[in-house]
Amino acid sequence: MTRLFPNQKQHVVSLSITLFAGVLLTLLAFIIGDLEPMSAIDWMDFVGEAAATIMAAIWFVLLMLCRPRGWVTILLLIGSGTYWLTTWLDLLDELLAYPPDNRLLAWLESLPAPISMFLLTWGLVVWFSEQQAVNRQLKQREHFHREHSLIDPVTQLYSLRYLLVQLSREALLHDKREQPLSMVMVDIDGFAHYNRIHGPRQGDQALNEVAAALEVALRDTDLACRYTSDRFVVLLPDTPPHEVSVFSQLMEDCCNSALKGKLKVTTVQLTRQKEEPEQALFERLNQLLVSAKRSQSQTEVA
Ligand SMILES: Nc1nc2c(ncn2[C@@H]2O[C@H](COP(=O)(O)OP(=O)(O)OP(=O)(O)O)[C@@H](O)[C@H]2O)c(=O)[nH]1
Repeated sequence: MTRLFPNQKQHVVSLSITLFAGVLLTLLAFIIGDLEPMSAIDWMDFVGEAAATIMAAIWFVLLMLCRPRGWVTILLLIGSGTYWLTTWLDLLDELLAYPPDNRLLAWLESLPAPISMFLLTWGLVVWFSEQQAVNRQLKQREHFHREHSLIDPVTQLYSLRYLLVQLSREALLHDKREQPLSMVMVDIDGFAHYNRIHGPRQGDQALNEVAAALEVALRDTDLACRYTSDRFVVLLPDTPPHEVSVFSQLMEDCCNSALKGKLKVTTVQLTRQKEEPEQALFERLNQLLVSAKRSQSQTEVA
């Protein structure tokens, strides 16, 4: 069940409680009531009640699937879960005859219904205002990204400008909390030549293939940016040197397989030293790249 609702222990608990309550109420209904003879069942009513029960169950499951944890979700789940239980009792009422002097099940059928409706309505109203706040934030963020050209128009990766903002934030964390901060630089070899032979459109396509491959190789916490023309930088927070070399190799492999042999990339990586200025990081990466390319061409010549 945790696979269906990943990281949503709250949802699994709600579902278990509701099913448990459903089983208890069913047992109670069968203890108190007697099965109606087939001829006494109003089948039209039965089908109507069964459809209502199935729909209420679907609402309950959909709410669990689309809502994150939180008190609004609890409100919605209690509301829809209780509503489902009342529709279930309504359905059982079509099949069972209760003694006229026993009013317990009649109360259980009718009393929780308005309460569940009230909770559902309350939850939906708060969900609506919550969604409006999220929409406002998304709109602002989108506007900010457009206005400040934080997205590279060719690859749709973040631009150098955004990288600089994030880098200074991560550098602060690195200095304060001593979390290792690493970076990988990815450069396409012979891109100018490829561009000249195949034209800028094919060049753009290669850039996009590298960008897509980087996004595949990234973890949630990493950030890939287009640094300059055919050069990309990936920021890897909380990543020590031995891990960054593994990620760097993974990125290189992903990019090379995305480029399908028409081009190749070179990757270099570093881990920031405490209080190392941002400018120095880029200088170090660029120097590492120059050395890597030089030793590559020496190996090729040899
Ligand atoms: N198609 C395309 N080409 C671009 C873009 N931006 C820059 N370029 C070209 O990318 C090329 C980059 O050249 P270099 O930096 O010499 O790259 P290189 O040939 O791979 O050389 P090394 O990096 O030393 O291996 C130049 O020809 C630029 O005109 C772009 O957005 N699209």
